[in-house]
Amino acid sequence: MNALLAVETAQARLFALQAPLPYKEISIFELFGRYLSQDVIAKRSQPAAPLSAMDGYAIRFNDLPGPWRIVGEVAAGSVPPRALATGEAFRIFTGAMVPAGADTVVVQEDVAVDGSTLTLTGEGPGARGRHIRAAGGDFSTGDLLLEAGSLLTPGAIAAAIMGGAARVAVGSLPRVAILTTGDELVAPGAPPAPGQIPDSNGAMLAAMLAHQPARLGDICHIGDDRASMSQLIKDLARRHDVIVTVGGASVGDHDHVRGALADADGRLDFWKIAMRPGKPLIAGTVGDAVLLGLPGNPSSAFVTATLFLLPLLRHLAGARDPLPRIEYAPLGAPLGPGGARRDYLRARRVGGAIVPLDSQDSGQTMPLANADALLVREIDAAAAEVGAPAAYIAIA
Ligand SMILES: Nc1nc2c(c(=O)[nH]1)N[C@H]1C(S)=C(S)[C@@H](COP(=O)(O)OP(=O)(O)OC[C@H]3O[C@@H](n4cnc5c(N)ncnc54)[C@H](O)[C@@H]3O)O[C@H]1N2
Ligand code: MOO
Repeated sequence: MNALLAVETAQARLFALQAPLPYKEISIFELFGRYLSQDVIAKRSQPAAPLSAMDGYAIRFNDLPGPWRIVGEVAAGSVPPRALATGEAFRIFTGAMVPAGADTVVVQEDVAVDGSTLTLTGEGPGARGRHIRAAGGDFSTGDLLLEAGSLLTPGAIAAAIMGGAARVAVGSLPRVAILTTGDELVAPGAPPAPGQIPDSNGAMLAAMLAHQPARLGDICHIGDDRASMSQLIKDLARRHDVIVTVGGASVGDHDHVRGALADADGRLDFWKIAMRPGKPLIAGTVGDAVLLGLPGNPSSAFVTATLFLLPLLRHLAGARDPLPRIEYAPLGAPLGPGGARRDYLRARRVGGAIVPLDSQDSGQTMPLANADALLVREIDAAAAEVGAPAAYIAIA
């Protein structure tokens, strides 16, 4: 029997087919969802000077319990006119620089003002330094803020900008072509003739790419004809970084993807993975493009896209950690023993537990519509009881 590749081995071989794409500097307003090509180092400290965290009065802690003479005012964005001396207070606002000499802020709710006299009426600050954000409390000049290969989330973008970044180098987005194959397919919404079915995989894959670091290129369909498939693959390879085909990956007389890849002067790197669903996955190259041939069954296409296509796109876009995150939850239903391939069971998280769906038929779409996780069942795993920890990948 043809030996099946372990999922991890196949993922490593897939990433080895093409290096991450060249990086470029882009505007900070385009950073979301991109991967950093270089570390982001702080060019400034934040805060650069001690700032007030509240609206109130800057004082010396040793002068408590007051009263104080109000000698000036400082708002966010301005510089205190002078230092503060014993017995003095500065009116101060949230985000404003604390005058030299002051070490504490008393909130305005705790004081009364009569002309220029300030008296304590409430509890007052319990400790020296209260309501002051120390210089460098967020980070200091020279600190490593974000590491190369990390994802630019909204929070990471905020930190990069606060650190003084104006333009940031990120990996380029791979351009992806989706090619559905099969004589039985009709375009979504078109009435199928006897023997035909709607092409659901094309739109499903396009939707899976929507939140990934990728640009969607051509979406096309071709019948089960090796010669025209090979011509189309050649053409797509010139204009895309990744070609993802779906269907025609198996051993039938009408499964032409491997043949078409060879005819397009492509190179097959691997075929067949020890996973269920998804065994007949194909990977290779055509020129500089990577071709990933997903099996046609809807669940097989979904699972292989989750484990191979999306990680490949993240790898090409510069991710340091492109693989899906494995999480754990207790089983909500008992599981029989694992088989000869690793299972990715369509499952749902219910009240903190994870439950495989009743149907695991890879030809069905409803389990995909109902699943929000893929439960990972190792090869030859022992049967497991309710409550046993189970590994899963969140898909929604
Ligand atoms: N003798 C064997 N037969 C099969 C094997 C095997 O090892 N020996 N493997 C099976 C497995 S596992 C899978 S998975 C499928 C994969 O087959 P293909 O990738 O060649 O896919 P097709 O035969 O083209 O299609 C399979 C199934 O999916 C439907 N399909 C295809 N494309 C779409 C689409 N875009 N939208 C919706 N549905 C689609 C297609 O009509 C078929 O029903 O092979 C097994 N066979
Ligand atoms: O391994 Mo194929 O992917 O069911 O169903």
